[in-house]
Amino acid sequence: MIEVDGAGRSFTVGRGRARRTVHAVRELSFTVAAGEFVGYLGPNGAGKSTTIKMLTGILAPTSGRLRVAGLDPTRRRTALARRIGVVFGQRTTLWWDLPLKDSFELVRLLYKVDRNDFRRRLDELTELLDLAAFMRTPVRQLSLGQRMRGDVTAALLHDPAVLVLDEPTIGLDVVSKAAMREFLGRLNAERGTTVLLTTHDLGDIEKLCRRVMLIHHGRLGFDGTLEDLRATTPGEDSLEDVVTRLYTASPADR
Ligand SMILES: Nc1ncnc2c1ncn2[C@@H]1O[C@H](COP(=O)(O)OP(=O)(O)OP(=O)(O)O)[C@@H](O)[C@H]1O
Repeated sequence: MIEVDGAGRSFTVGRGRARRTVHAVRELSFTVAAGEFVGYLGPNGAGKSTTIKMLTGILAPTSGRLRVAGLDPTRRRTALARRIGVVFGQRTTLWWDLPLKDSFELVRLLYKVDRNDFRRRLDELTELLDLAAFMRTPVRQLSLGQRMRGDVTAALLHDPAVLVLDEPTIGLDVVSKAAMREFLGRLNAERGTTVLLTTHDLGDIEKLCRRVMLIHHGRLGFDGTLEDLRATTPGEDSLEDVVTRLYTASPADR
């Protein structure tokens, strides 16, 4: 479902003598099969967002190639938009001044979703994510947890095969976080939606991901099961300590 083959992305920053190249992602290769739920971890500045931007067609790679649902994301961005859903937890894709339900209607028009399919899907998501009480509220008046549920709904209205999540539980209280995790787990298990999840919350990873990839300094430092990840630091029970060791290890140790 996702194929990344030697992908890299660099940026030129600064001017004159201060001009230099930042390699945000280097020679990245991995595949994600249909129906997998994969966690994508890495410290701040590791290259996670750059990877997501390449996978969703926002940024073109400067080397290598990517395919998502069989499509080249930068060349087939419109076609890909029908197969993929994306949630950026830190910002909303909803219309700030419109009631939530109007935002969903705009999503329906943009994605050309059949009216009956849309109605069925929205009813289902309204129930699963408990949206009814604030469906007529303008997005700017929603709490963070309500807004996040709205964003997840908007990303799923066209029933995408792949869901890319960038920090979908950031800022949520323990109850909302548990509800969001439960929903995402069911979406993957029952609908078979392929999920790539970027998060700094290791609880999300422990609850949801069988497989974890870890990126550091733009390179893939680990790709394996959660058990394999724990086994990189024998005798250490806490995933936080395991990940801290990997984030702080020098390249020679890894
Ligand atoms: N548009 C850009 N221009 C210049 N440098 C950039 C640009 N976007 C990202 N970078 C650099 O690329 C590197 C990777 O950034 P990226 O945003 O992908 O990291 P991240 O893993 O998502 O970090 P975080 O967890 O903090 O969100 C960083 O050094 C960042 O400064």
